[in-house]
Amino acid sequence: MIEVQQVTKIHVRGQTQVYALREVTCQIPAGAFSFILGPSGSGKSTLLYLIGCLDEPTTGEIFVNGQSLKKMTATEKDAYRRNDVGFIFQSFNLLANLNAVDNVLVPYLARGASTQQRQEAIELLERVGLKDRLDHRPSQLSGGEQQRVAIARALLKKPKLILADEPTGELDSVNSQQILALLRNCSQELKTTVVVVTHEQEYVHEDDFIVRIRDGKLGTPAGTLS
Ligand SMILES: Nc1ncnc2c1ncn2[C@@H]1O[C@H](COP(=O)(O)OP(=O)(O)OP(=O)(O)O)[C@@H](O)[C@H]1O
Repeated sequence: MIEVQQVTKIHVRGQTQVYALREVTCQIPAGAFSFILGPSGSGKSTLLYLIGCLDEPTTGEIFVNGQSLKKMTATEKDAYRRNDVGFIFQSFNLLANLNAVDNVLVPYLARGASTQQRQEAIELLERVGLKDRLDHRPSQLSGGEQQRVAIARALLKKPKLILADEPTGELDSVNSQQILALLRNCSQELKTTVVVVTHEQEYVHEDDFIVRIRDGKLGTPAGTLS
């Protein structure tokens, strides 16, 4: 369960203060496949980054599975980001000179990935439909395939939470639907909470959990369409 309590975030740029979020309070149930939905500039990514502990609220507090992110020590925050959260970004963030398997293993390569981790990486790539692309580098993969590699990379650490910032932003609608179906699947089969930031309402299914943000404020109460 993610609980956002009275969160305000002010970005300071020089003399200017930008209110990205204003007293946002909402809950996202554990295991939900959820969207943070809203127009450009409404504060969606800001909220996602706060949940991922990549940034801190100006005021307010966020709890993930009962644990206050605000009260974590720097070491606990590092561990949370490293072990508990899988991040997926619009631009895939793959390394150009590594093949798909090594890109999935990136977080472990510096210390040397174990045979088991390599095997798991291959199984994950098979799971996301890239059985025949294991040896391909990013330039040899389509955008949708690159995002699948990024999803496999996020899944390798078996995160409790997957945070995806506009994961379909660079994909056509067919690939976008496929990537979201894959993430929905992960949430159902692996019982992972998945939070996807998007401004594309068309991708929302009836049972998805939605948090609507507009001008930094919560829109209609968070919940499903059904
Ligand atoms: N680091 C920053 N410094 C200053 N202002 C920022 C910063 N990050 C975001 N903002 C501002 O905060 C507001 C919310 O930005 P945010 O990126 O959260 O919106 P968004 O809904 O994700 O937008 P988009 O869909 O276009 O990515 C915007 O007005 C943006 O310009």
